[in-house]
Amino acid sequence: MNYDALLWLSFGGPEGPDEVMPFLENVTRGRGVPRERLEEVAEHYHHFGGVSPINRLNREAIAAVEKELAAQGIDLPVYFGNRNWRPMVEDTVATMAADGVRRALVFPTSAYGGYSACRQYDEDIERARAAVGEGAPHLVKLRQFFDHPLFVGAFADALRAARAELGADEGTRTVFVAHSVPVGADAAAGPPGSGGHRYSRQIAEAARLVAAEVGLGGHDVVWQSRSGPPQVPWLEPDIVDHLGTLHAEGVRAVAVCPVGFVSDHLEVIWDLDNEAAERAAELGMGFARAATPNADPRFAQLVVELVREHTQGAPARKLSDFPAAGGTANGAPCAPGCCEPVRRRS
Ligand SMILES: CC1=C(CCC(=O)O)c2cc3nc(cc4[nH]c(cc5[nH]c(cc1n2)c(C)c5CCC(=O)O)c(CCC(=O)O)c4C)C(CCC(=O)O)=C3C
Ligand SMILES: [Fe+2]
Repeated sequence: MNYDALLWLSFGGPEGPDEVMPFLENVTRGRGVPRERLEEVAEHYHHFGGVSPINRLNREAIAAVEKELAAQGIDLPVYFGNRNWRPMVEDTVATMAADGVRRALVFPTSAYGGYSACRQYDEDIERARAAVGEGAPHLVKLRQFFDHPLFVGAFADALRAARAELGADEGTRTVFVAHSVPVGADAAAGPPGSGGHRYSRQIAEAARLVAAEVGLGGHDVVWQSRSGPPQVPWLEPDIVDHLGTLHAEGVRAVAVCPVGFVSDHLEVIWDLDNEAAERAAELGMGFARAATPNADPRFAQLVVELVREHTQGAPARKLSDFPAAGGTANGAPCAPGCCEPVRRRS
């Protein structure tokens, strides 16, 4: 099948102090996140002048993908749209339609399944097409890539570098970390009848694949950036609490690998490089954080390879037994009820 364009679909982030609160209100609309949590998170953004690096990182990655497409002789313009902040995906898809784009592939900047990591990007696609209405392009999302050898390879090299920084020995523990989600959302992740927990199981699998490539004897998987009201359970343990546990076990240094993310956006540079690093320092533990793949040349190669699965029938390279999921048209779920959002009380 032929495509006219590639849509780079991401989360979005503020690019100035006045944009922080409106952005946070977009993210949390109807999601039952308490006001105090929003104010606390706003402070994290203000710590960096109200600018999240995420839009810049996406633009850099898009430039690398454009170069890689050209190098491989693939003529596909790349458009950029976000769920929560400008450029908003609704506006981008309208521009695409005006430019005459009829069929486009969509790269979501998340490697995993689950409501927040996959299905919510389907909702974005559906909403953007509905906003454009008649003449909206046909949009086909690329599949989940947490088990792709180029994704695993980029994290493996980054983790090796972080461990080398620590002069890693038997006193060093490697800790993989991903964004926490509500326990109920994780239980509902995956197609109905598949046993659920697709998000946390894929995170554990990606961690296992990276650890195996680095040749680690053991590792932990923990969570970060818990949100929501306190009475709702989220995946645990939190990275900051886990550092205390490791310290009590006699661990002297920690190499942290943020395997749940593709770029060093705000939740990485605040929750890990600030909060977790500070806790490690308090405990007198060494701390090093592996880079995310955004700037690695393999990331652009990965995106182009996923594109070629659709345009040239390239084989779907993957290192796990999980089904290749998430690649659906016009925001359809993988299966009826797949990764259904958990009903929230208003
Ligand atoms: C699984 C997952 C990913 C990974 C998959 C992916 O990458 O898509 C992710 C990524 C991101 N999350 C981000 C930022 C935020 N997430 C929030 C809130 C939430 N995240 C959730 C989950 C995830 N989030 C959930 C279940 C909530 C609760 C509200 C809800 O049910 O939706 C909030 C609200 C404030 C708060 O933290 O409470 C903010 C500001 C940014 C941008 C950072 C920047 O600006 O650089 C990125 C890339
Ligand atoms: Fe988030």
